[in-house]
Formats: sequence, C-alpha cells, structure tokens
Amino acid sequence: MGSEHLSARPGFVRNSMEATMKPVLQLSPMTCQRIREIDQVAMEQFQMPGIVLMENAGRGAAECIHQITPDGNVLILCGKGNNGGDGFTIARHLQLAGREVTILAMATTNELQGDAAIQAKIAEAAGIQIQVIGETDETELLSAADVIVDGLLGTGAKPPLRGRYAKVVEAANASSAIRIALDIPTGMNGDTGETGEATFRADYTLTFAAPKVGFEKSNATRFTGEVHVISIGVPLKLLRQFSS
Ligand SMILES: NC(=O)C1=CN([C@@H]2O[C@H](COP(=O)(O)OP(=O)(O)OC[C@H]3O[C@@H](n4cnc5c(N)ncnc54)[C@H](OP(=O)(O)O)[C@@H]3O)[C@@H](O)[C@H]2O)[C@H](O)CC1
Ligand SMILES: [K+]
Repeated sequence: MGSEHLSARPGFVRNSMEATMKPVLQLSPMTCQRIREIDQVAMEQFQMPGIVLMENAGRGAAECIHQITPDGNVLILCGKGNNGGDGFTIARHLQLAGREVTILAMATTNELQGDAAIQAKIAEAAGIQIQVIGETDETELLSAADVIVDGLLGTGAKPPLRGRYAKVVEAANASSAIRIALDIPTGMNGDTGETGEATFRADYTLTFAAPKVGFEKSNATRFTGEVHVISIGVPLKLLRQFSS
C-alpha cells in the first residue's frame, strides 16, 4: 500500500512519536542489583546480546529526549561504562533527528570496553563531535549547552565521585540548561536515594527497565526530577519473571 493511501486511513498516526510503543507490563521499583539481573537473564536465557539492550535503551531515551526538548543543542556527558555507552548511542539517534549534538567524554574511546566501546566507535565513525575531558574547555561546553544529558554513572556507580566527575556535575548543575539524567542521576545511590556532595540535579530522569527503589526516598525527587521508564526491549515473558 503506497504512503498516499496510509494517511487516508481513519486514525492514521501522523506523528510517529505518538506511535512509540510502551510495554504492556510496567515493573515495580527495583534495586540496581535486580536490574542488572534483568540484563543477565536477557543475555543468558533470551540470547539478547548486551549491545541490543544498549541500542534499545539509547533509542528509547533519544526519542524521549527529543519529545521533552524538541529544540536546542545537546551536550551528552559520557562516563567510562555502559551508562556512557547509552550516551554514545543517544548521540547518534539525536543527530539522525537533526539535532546538534556534542559528547563530553570522561575517557578516550580506546579506554572504553565492551558495548560502550562499540557504541563510541560507531559515534566516532558517524562524525559526532567527541571532546575528551582534560583536552577541552569543559566549562565552555557546559555553559553553552541548551540540554545536558548525564551519561556519567548508572547502576555501576561506587561513591564517592572520583577525579573530575564531581567538577563536571557541579558545573552542569550551575548551568541554565535543561538537565536529563540517564538511569540514575550521577552521585545518587540508586538503592538508598542517598546523594553525595555533588549530585546531578536532573529535571528529568530516563531510567531503564524499571524505576530504582532509591527514587522513592524523601528528597530524591529534588535530583531525579520527573522520572520516565525507558524500555530496553526485553521480552514480555522476561518482564513477567521479574514482576512481583
Ligand atoms: N538492564 C539495563 O537497565 C541496562 C542498562 N544499561 C546501562 O548500563 C549502566 C550500567 O553500566 P556499568 O558499566 O555496569 O556501570 P556504570 O556505567 O554505571 O559505571 C561503571 C563505570 O564507572 C566507573 N565508576 C564507578 N564508580 C565511580 C565513581 N564513584 N567515580 C568515577 N567513576 C566511577 C567505573 O570504574 P571502575 O574503575 O570502578 O571500574 C566504571 O568504569 C546502566 O546504568 C545503564 O545506563 C545498558 O546500556 C542497557 C541495559
Ligand atoms: K547517569
């Protein structure tokens, strides 16, 4: 059927954004460890490579970011792990949607491992601008951003923030940008909701697979902002195994 017929069909969704599918099953809040078990089961029992989970996470988060902030340039802060890997993935999808995207990476691509390294290499090949901390004036990058995405630390964080992470988080918090955290605001313990002296103060947190139990603790909302759960594309059968 040609596209000219599609739009004639009653109820045709004109804006593809409205067509974004949501899982029929929403998981209850979980600990970081339990979330990481979802990753393991998806890979071991459902043959889903980690890179597929990361691609789903990144594409879903990019669609949400584009809906929340349809305009303005986007600066994505990428840590050394898979939270950073999500950031590299998001950069490609936002660039594809016509957005101006820059990555501020906490490590060089060849210091990365696994799925994060793959996504970083794809982003490099895609010509996405990647600035490495210490080799650029991050203060200028952060103050010029309209939207800042926190892909520094997620469920693998072990407080306190090391090296330049605290300085980057504080500079991001001091900016006038809209701040969006990936999975968990950097500096927050996803299980307890406890926050360190430097914690990313997000307007929105796009969390993967399920909300984190720490988000329910008092004053956590001050750092998570509005929480959106992003699907990582695992089968409904797996979600049912993890729904209490
Ligand atoms: N199932 C899912 O929900 C999926 C989640 N995804 C994303 O993956 C992250 C978890 O990735 P992981 O690599 O396990 O951990 P992080 O990226 O959060 O951080 C680990 C790296 O950060 C360094 N680190 C740890 N603590 C600190 C600190 N306090 N200061 C500085 N650096 C820190 C750590 O270095 P080490 O030397 O300690 O090893 C690591 O380099 C999850 O949050 C999601 O975003 C998948 O993308 C999709 C499926
Ligand atoms: K984060």
